[in-house]
Amino acid sequence: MADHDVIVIGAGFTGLTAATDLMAAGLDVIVVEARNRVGGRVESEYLPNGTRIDTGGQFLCRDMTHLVETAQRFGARTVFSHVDGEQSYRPAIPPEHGDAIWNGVEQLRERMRSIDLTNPTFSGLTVGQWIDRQTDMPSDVTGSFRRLVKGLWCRAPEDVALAYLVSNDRRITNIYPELEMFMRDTMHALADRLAAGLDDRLRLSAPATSITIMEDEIEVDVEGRALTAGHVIIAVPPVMARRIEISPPLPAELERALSAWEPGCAIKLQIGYRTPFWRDKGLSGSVMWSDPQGIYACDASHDDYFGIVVFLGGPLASEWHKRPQTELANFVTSELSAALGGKGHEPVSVCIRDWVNDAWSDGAYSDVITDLEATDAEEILLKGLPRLHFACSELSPSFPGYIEGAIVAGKLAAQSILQDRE
Ligand SMILES: Cc1cc2nc3c(=O)[nH]c(=O)nc-3n(C[C@H](O)[C@H](O)[C@H](O)COP(=O)(O)OP(=O)(O)OC[C@H]3O[C@@H](n4cnc5c(N)ncnc54)[C@H](O)[C@@H]3O)c2cc1C
Repeated sequence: MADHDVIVIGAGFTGLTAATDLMAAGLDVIVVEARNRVGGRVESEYLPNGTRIDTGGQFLCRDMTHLVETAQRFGARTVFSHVDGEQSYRPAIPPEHGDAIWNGVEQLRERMRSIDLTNPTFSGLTVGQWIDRQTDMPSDVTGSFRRLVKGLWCRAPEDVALAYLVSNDRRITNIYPELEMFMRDTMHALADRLAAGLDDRLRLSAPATSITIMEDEIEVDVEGRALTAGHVIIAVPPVMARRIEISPPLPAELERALSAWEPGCAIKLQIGYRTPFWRDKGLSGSVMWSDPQGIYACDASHDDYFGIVVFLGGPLASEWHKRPQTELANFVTSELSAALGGKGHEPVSVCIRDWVNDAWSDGAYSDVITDLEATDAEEILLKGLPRLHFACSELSPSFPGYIEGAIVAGKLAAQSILQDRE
């Protein structure tokens, strides 16, 4: 007889949601989390003045209905991002020119989303190779599309499988801007509230190192201690799932599906200022860079905190990962100074969170498929094995790579177990 009905490995939004739903259905659930906190790729830090800021996943929009519902359930207050004012560009270009490029990028993105993946012309291509073929598009549009891939999927287009990106992007269906809102008390506080409902069913600092599949139950080794359950949900990203030793070895197609992924590379900075000085000049605080590629900034102020959040993604993040953070802080604040005005280099706080090679996610914002042949990797992982389930934001049918996707993935994993037990 197994110790528990379900063991959930990982207390990110996927694992927390799955465990919450399974416990609500009356199952005996245990969640084991490697870090000493919940939230996974959603985490926070306190600034010296006591302001809590998100150093991982932060933003949401009204289209992300499961996340909005979760926030409402816990009474979490959302704040609309400040967007009034002019967009800034680095190097500087007239706003009309920037708008024209952006419209071209949207057209190209739509063209990519509508690719017929059964057409052999597109098989085995990287996103970079596909972009090279769009010779009818102006070079500043194709260049900016590359920049978008680096910034959003956090890898060079030359690494990313086209079939993956087409399928992934079709599931990102927001009408409202994806940075529309954030949580006043941080997204991480919402993860904490979700975790509070698990009570003593949550074990922190408890990494799962191996899994043994037996006839009627599955054993999970958590730092030398064996736990058993009827079902196990591996609620960690694919790159981390492949670090857990599984015996007997997974069927070859599952091994292959797990090794199709590589982590994204991202660094997030939160730069706090005494005043939102950019607004005095009619600027929104949003900055788009065409050089270097893979950096973006926006206003994330609320109440009496005035701050710009800066995202570095893809090769630029890998490059800065190797350099001292003081240099990165100087680079970013002098860029903000050039884009938004003189006071950009006079921050009152600088918080840098480097997710490259992170111990328990290996990267961010999401793993991406780089194996050009692995067109069915997600389907195979979602099928899993009897009683062994793979679930994470990456595998979500909606908003993969986002917190919304994690919640949906967690709900689906819980549903699949409940159906199985009927
Ligand atoms: C800097 C950054 C900015 C982002 N911005 C946004 C945003 O604004 N909006 C948005 O929607 N999304 C954003 N994202 C993405 C979003 O945070 C993720 O998609 C989502 O949180 C993933 O949730 P998950 O539960 O699937 O995975 P994770 O959050 O990675 O959770 C997996 C958990 O498993 C644990 N774990 C790993 N291995 C083991 C093991 N062997 N044993 C036990 N536990 C283990 C990990 O510690 C982790 O807690 C951002 C991410 C980052 C890092």
